[in-house]
Amino acid sequence: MKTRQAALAVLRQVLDRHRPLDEALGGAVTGLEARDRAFVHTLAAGTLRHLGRIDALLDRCLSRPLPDKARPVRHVLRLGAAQLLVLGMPPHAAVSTAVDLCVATRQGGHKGLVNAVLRRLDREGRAWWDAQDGPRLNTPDWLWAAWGTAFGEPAARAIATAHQHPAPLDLTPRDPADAAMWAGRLGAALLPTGSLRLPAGHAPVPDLPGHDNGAWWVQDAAAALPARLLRPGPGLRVADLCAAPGGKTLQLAAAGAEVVALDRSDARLERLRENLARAGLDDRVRVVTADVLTWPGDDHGPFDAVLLDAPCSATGTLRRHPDGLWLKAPEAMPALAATQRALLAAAAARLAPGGLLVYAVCSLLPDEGPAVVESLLAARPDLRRDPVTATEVGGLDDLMTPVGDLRTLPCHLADAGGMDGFYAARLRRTGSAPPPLGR
Ligand SMILES: C[S@@+](CC[C@H](N)C(=O)[O-])C[C@H]1O[C@@H](n2cnc3c(N)ncnc32)[C@H](O)[C@@H]1O
Repeated sequence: MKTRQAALAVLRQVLDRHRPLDEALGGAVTGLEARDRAFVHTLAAGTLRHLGRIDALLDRCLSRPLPDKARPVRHVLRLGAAQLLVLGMPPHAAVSTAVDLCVATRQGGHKGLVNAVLRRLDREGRAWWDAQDGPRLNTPDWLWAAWGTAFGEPAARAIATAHQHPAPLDLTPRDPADAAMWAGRLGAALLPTGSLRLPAGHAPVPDLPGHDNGAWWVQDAAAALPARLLRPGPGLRVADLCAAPGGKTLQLAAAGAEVVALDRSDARLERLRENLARAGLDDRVRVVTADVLTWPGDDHGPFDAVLLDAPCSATGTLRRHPDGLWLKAPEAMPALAATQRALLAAAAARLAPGGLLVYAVCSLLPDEGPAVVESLLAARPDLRRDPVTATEVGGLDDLMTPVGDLRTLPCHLADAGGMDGFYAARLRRTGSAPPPLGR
């Protein structure tokens, strides 16, 4: 019962108060044992991942909508339906805990309704479920339309289909030459892009061999690609702007680069420092707490290479964060894109003549990707696109756009479990630019 109460608290936080799932979970599972915490996560995330389908079934069962003050009852029904149809739990457990939850949340007047709806879903719901267009129902209209326009209807459907399953866990080896050895030790698959993919049911990350000395770190296969596009190597002076929690900083430092890792969030930089220390890479990285837009610079610039992994809608990571399906709003996108354009202009101003700039976002929306890059190219004639080649990303032609940008989709590498949606463009500065800021 405690776990269902916690899952209900999470749903209320996410759907009624618009708090991110991870934050809501943090508060709700305090005091629960690890196994129960994992169950609450699975149940809450599964409910949010399939919310469109679940709501369509509930609407079919309810003769009239529940009043607004009975909102918790709808959440109770959603959790009950998810236990039956997403997690495949036995009906007696799903129904009786839902009825108890109703009483516990002072909605006892609705327990007959909850009992009747869930019993009906137990009898008839599976056939209805199987007949549904799950990917479409679980995708808000604005995202479906945006992906259709950007990538075409079949790709929009493939993206939404990939979102029906949680993402696998990927690791980036500190030394790419050791990838095959770590794949063997961890029982992981070695992806063509060089990432290690753990099998389902793997041990908790801190218990895996290699964790304590930073021989690898958790990073999605797609997220591991942008830093490589800078061709980091010994002595390359790189500014990693928007660096925390540091997956890309670790890659750059592991390749031998001298990195300035800058972020405005001290709390997130603390995680970056811990990650660097565990991997023994802290001596190659100078950590700076600052805002990219107001950073006065220091004697480390201008840089041979600049990475801007900009804050974005994170619509490329919906497999990991299904709450984003319902929390992201199209109205927020123009302001986000304006921030990205300002950040990219500031990042470009740190680049030395001849240097490489990589702009990356884990977004599936072109307004945050190619549109931002085109606006910089229009303003800075001394910057040119330096097309990425498929050989740089494991020989996967599908990941390249016609102009040579990187564009990964959750449906890429589908047979191996997919990858996050990322966009990255590489630009090179010619020698004819005005001097960068701070010189
Ligand atoms: C997508 S995350 C970066 C992930 C990171 N590169 C990695 O690989 O682990 C974006 C980061 O941008 C930072 N950020 C957002 N706006 C910023 C600004 N104006 N100046 C500096 N950092 C900023 C956020 O604190 C956040 O850590």
